[in-house]
Amino acid sequence: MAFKVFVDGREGTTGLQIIDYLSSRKDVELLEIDPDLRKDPRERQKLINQSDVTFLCLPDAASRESASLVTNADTCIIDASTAFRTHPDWVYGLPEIAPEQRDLLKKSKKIANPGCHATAFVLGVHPLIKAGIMPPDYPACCYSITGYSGGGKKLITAYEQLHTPSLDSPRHYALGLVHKHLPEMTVRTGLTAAPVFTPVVADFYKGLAVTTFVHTRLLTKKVTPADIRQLLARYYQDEPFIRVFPFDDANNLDNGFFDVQGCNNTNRADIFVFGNPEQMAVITRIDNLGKGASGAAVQCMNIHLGLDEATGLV
Ligand SMILES: NC(=O)C1=CN([C@@H]2O[C@H](COP(=O)(O)OP(=O)(O)OC[C@H]3O[C@@H](n4cnc5c(N)ncnc54)[C@H](OP(=O)(O)O)[C@@H]3O)[C@@H](O)[C@H]2O)C=CC1
Ligand SMILES: CC(=O)N[C@@H](CCC(=O)OP(=O)(O)O)C(=O)O
Repeated sequence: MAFKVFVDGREGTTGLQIIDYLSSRKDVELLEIDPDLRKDPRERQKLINQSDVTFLCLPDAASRESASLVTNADTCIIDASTAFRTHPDWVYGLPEIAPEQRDLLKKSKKIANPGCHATAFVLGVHPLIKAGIMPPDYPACCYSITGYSGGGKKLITAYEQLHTPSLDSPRHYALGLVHKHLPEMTVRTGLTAAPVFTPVVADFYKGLAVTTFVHTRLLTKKVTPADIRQLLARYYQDEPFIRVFPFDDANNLDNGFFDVQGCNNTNRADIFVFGNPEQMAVITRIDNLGKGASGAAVQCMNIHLGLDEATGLV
């Protein structure tokens, strides 16, 4: 028998991509909402409570509203918004973060899907803190380069239809240094203070890479960038969606240039370490709509339902 799945927000960027992942699966039955009623709380409530799994692909306020409509104790909510990512009652949807995470995702009916920048930052940094090599009070500094689909329908329209000349070049944003992913970037790595972080959006549809800079003299042990690469490779050695590349891997650069779009159309996260004995850059690359949003949400659904977690994903 197929699992009943409802996508609340199916006309949005994340929702459409989840539908794309699921529509050809035989083990999933997609519950359809009347397009004229897709924002009607009563209709959404009916479908949410008929489902085994509901994905919320909505702005934060609408996600909170949908989460409050659940009356069926067997319905699992997987929320793509920022609303619950550091909430103690919700399980963070990053299975690779800890050995016990998959078990928690299996048991919980409330799963908070990570943010795209946060996914890349956390994957690169949390193993270093966990290993005691990066102290929790490390003054972390990072930036992200992202495609414009990360900003949803509004930003896609701005780039693809309005496109003023300033959109030709990459654009820094969140310059108040209070980006909405900072709480999860702090809590989910174990840092005691938020990293300094600015994202940069540029004129390409999707693909994202977060670079974190590390001074080796501020670490707790004398380690080289190659040691850090080794630690990350060991940490993720059994992970189906994470690849850690050799230290200073020029083979995966194009004449020295990094390809931010190298994970597009996959649910993969690729981790690289570059640098010299004094300083290093840890770079994690994802598809912001794959491991950064919809792919990760489907991976969590698979785990929750006890299926092979790679079902329908590459
Ligand atoms: N894009 C990305 O890379 C990522 C997005 N996310 C998060 O996922 C969520 C969805 O983002 P995204 O898909 O990009 O956003 P979009 O703006 O592309 O889509 C949001 C959808 O929600 C619909 N909507 C808004 N309010 C309601 C409501 N009250 N009831 C029902 N539907 C409603 C919108 O309707 P309408 O079509 O009429 O505008 C739209 O279709 C957000 O919380 C975002 O932060 C998370 C990770 C990455
Ligand atoms: C380019 C762009 O605007 N990207 C979004 C992040 C997309 C994402 O991860 O989504 P959440 O909104 O769910 O956190 C931003 O930086 O706010």
